[in-house]
Amino acid sequence: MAANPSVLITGASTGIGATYADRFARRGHDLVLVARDRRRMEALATRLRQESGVAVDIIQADLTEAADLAVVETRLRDDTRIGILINNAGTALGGSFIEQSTDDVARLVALNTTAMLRLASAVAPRFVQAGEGAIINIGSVVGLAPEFAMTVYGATKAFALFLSQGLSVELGPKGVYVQAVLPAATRTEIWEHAGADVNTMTGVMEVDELVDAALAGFDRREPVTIPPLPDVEQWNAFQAARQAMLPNTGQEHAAARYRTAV
Ligand SMILES: NC(=O)C1=CN([C@@H]2O[C@H](COP(=O)(O)OP(=O)(O)OC[C@H]3O[C@@H](n4cnc5c(N)ncnc54)[C@H](OP(=O)(O)O)[C@@H]3O)[C@@H](O)[C@H]2O)C=CC1
Ligand SMILES: CC(=O)[C@H](N)C(=O)O
Repeated sequence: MAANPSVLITGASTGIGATYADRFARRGHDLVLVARDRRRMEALATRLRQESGVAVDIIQADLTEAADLAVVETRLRDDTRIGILINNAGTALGGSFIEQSTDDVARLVALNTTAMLRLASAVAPRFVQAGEGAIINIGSVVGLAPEFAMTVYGATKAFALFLSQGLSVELGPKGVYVQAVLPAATRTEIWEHAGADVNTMTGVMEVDELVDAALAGFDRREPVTIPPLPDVEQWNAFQAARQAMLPNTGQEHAAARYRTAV
């Protein structure tokens, strides 16, 4: 990768995305910020230009809208200065599955998965061609835990993890680094969108600490970074159990417990 490639960050107007913007600007990377709220991105861009001297472009886009998404895809395909994509834009929904409207869950899926997928798909061929580049996908520990009963949100985050791991397998040998970041509860505005008061919750990480930890994982080229998990061996054991099961799945016959007498 060029020493300081430009970084395109979705969901960069606030929260985790704005903090990534701050950190990559301090590292001397030019930025492309993507979100809906132009005013907030302008304020962030002005500060980062002054403090870090980097160039900051803004794309105002609603990533649930095909036409807006296409603009970002085109930028990723054509702008060879962009060497890092951070797929961070995402939101959450309050309520149980039957309380959430079909339109709302479809919009959630469009933002948290389809936008992530389309942007990765737009940039990956160029990165592979160059033999370098990085994609950071923001998942969530919720994607590991159906028990949390945030079913659709969690399903989108399971998608983010699987997509990242699959892309690591496919693109890693071609020089492209893919990182899944799995935060747990972090103090941002997402909780207001999910109808929860973050100030009443315990175990909430501050956003600066979350992003700095995620970047430590990025610098180590970890495929999966779970900033709040104290013992990485728990994650390693989880992956080892999955991999141990796989060779047993290619069988000509159904398992004995499913064989019925005819
Ligand atoms: N905070 C937490 O506890 C956790 C967060 N995460 C994940 O981290 C990521 C960032 O979340 P966080 O910073 O907390 O949330 P925030 O709500 O603080 O920020 C979300 C960002 O996404 C942007 N965004 C929302 N909708 C759209 C849209 N339709 N099109 C384009 N941009 C959009 C918002 O900007 P704008 O409104 O201007 O469009 C904003 O910049 C998400 O993927 C989230 O799921 C994962 C685990 C825990
Ligand atoms: C709203 C949430 O559940 C949060 N973003 C998370 O992923 O933990």
